[in-house]
Amino acid sequence: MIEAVGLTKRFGAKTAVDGLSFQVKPGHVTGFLGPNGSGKSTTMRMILGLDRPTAGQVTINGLPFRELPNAQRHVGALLDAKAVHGGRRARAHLLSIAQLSGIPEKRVDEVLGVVGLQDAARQRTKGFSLGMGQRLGIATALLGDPQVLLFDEPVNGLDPEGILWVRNLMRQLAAEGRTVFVSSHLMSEMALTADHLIVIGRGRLLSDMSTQDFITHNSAGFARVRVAGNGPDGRVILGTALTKAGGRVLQEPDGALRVTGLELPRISDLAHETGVRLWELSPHRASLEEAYMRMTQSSVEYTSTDDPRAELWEPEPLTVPDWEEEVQAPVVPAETAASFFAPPPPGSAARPFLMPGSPADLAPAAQNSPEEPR
Ligand SMILES: Nc1ncnc2c1ncn2[C@@H]1O[C@H](COP(=O)(O)OP(=O)(O)OP(=O)(O)O)[C@@H](O)[C@H]1O
Repeated sequence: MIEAVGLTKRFGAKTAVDGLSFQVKPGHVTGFLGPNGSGKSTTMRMILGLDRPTAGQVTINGLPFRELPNAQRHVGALLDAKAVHGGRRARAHLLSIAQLSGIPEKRVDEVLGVVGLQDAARQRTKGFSLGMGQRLGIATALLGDPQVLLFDEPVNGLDPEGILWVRNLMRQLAAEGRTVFVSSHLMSEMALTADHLIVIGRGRLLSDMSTQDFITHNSAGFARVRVAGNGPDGRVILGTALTKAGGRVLQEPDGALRVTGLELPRISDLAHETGVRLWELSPHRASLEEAYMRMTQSSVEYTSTDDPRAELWEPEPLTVPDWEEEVQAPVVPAETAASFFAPPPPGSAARPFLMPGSPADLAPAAQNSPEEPR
């Protein structure tokens, strides 16, 4: 297990890591996420004794890295795959590390096989592709058959087959009861690989929970509703009914309705009651990427300035349908139910989805709205 308590690192006036406390438990793949410059590498370097904390501490199985007897046997890490002497052959590189740590030579050939570099064992590493370098870095981490493994961006430069291989390897290592801590910017990959996520922003802990909980807590679920036919009539009738029932309705570029604040069965009932036929009624959960962007948007240190050409490739925004002007905007009560709140999707110029906690709160607004849509 890795345990950080109040872990802090300052470089002059810059606080790279700010009072981080977390545990990375065995038997799981724990993803370590954060925007560029949020302190992931610095945290990993402190775990591995390469940087000394300014305050707080981090231990591996109860001891700081520097106090672990024969650390290579306890902890394996891939921090920088390029940190290899280019003139050395892959096998010689691994052998030198094995000899320093009292690891038998046959283990070198084992790990070369595990990472699929048997045929490149006698090649000099300066001729290695990015992906081969990553594989060699992973082989180095596995050399001591350690219980704790740290990987900083392990799939960087790997092709799809390589990415799948890394995913399976991480999961297998965790299934063997090892502690696997892996940083990545590839959200879709983390969603498939990690059971647990630690998310940081500007050196501080933003979230420490299971991947599933993270998505659920930070996602804005909505229903996509497509009314039969191309005409606006069904859309307007149903949209008005949904709004009166407490739903928040936005229109997608293809004419489908995006509904928040109402459960799917309720939407289906309202469609039935208003005699509107549906071609689609589907639930949507945010992806890990959306959930992550939502959580870290205020912690991003490096953002680009507006590019005047951006509108050329911006997706068409969601729009507020016409009938929304008629059915008055919902009154927001002081306390809203958490599941009814969802910020607008990134890039949307539309008003936020902000629903009352109970459809009953909508009654005064609904009474003022016309019965028939325009
Ligand atoms: N040796 C150093 N001296 C001064 N500042 C540093 C040093 N190392 C890191 N920093 C700063 O600390 C902050 C955190 O850097 P770090 O590399 O840990 O972030 P990161 O989350 O790994 O970023 P990325 O995702 O881009 O790799 C950054 O602002 C960085 O500039």
